[in-house]
Amino acid sequence: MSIISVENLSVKLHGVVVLSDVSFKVAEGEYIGIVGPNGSGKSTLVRAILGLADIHVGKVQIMGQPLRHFAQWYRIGYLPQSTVVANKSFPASVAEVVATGLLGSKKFPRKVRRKDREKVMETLSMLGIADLHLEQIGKLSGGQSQRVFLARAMVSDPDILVLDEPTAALDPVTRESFYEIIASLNRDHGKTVLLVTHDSSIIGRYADKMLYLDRRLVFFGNFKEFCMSSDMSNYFGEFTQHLICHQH
Ligand SMILES: Nc1ncnc2c1ncn2[C@@H]1O[C@H](COP(=O)(O)OP(=O)(O)OP(=O)(O)O)[C@@H](O)[C@H]1O
Repeated sequence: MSIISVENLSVKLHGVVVLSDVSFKVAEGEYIGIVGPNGSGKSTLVRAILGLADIHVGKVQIMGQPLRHFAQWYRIGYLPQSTVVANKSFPASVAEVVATGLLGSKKFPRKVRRKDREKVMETLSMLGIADLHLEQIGKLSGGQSQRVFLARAMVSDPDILVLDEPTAALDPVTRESFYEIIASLNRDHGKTVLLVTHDSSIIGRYADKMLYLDRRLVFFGNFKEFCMSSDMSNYFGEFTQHLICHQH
């Protein structure tokens, strides 16, 4: 069974069609790299899957259920595109921010208990930032806060991770280690991963499949198929296709 299924999806924002007729299926445990130029609808696609953008036409199913009936949102961890903390003196510690990722699976009253605090520390340790747990969130560097928001997305032990440009603010070394963490979550912990990125020359080393968007689905398949496809050479030109493929 597909863990995510998207059928003939079209999304309009303020009367403008930003995605049209997109269809694809994701199997449990797959790692999908979503790429495409600025404004091609990548964030809109993941937001539509998460029920955050209005679907104009089409169907989305998660874990076999139509989006409107799906209620187990704690089984999906989401790292939105912009996680910059605008208010540098926002009064929350790293551990408190990560703990909010557990609230979706709780019934009222939503209290953070000892077991939850242990889970938070375990997740922070896994990402190598346990020593930051008491730091104020606004005081962290871009790379540190990106890890904290990844921890927040992971802490409820979700089956699916949806990560929107998680490496945008990272230096090349931190970026590689971020990709290694996500690869391990996929490979060793069986998480299904949807990752939006502009790192088109890196993602081929990590993802199973590439989904190339340009307001419609230009390509969906594995990297080998992409690199061998003469349709894609015609679409991108051989030079660009080579840039995407050469590190794979
Ligand atoms: N709330 C909104 N209202 C109107 N138009 C929007 C809104 N959000 C996005 N758009 C438009 O929808 C299109 C797709 O945007 P989206 O953010 O999904 O693209 P993207 O591929 O994620 O871009 P980027 O790589 O720059 O992050 C863009 O043309 C954008 O201007």
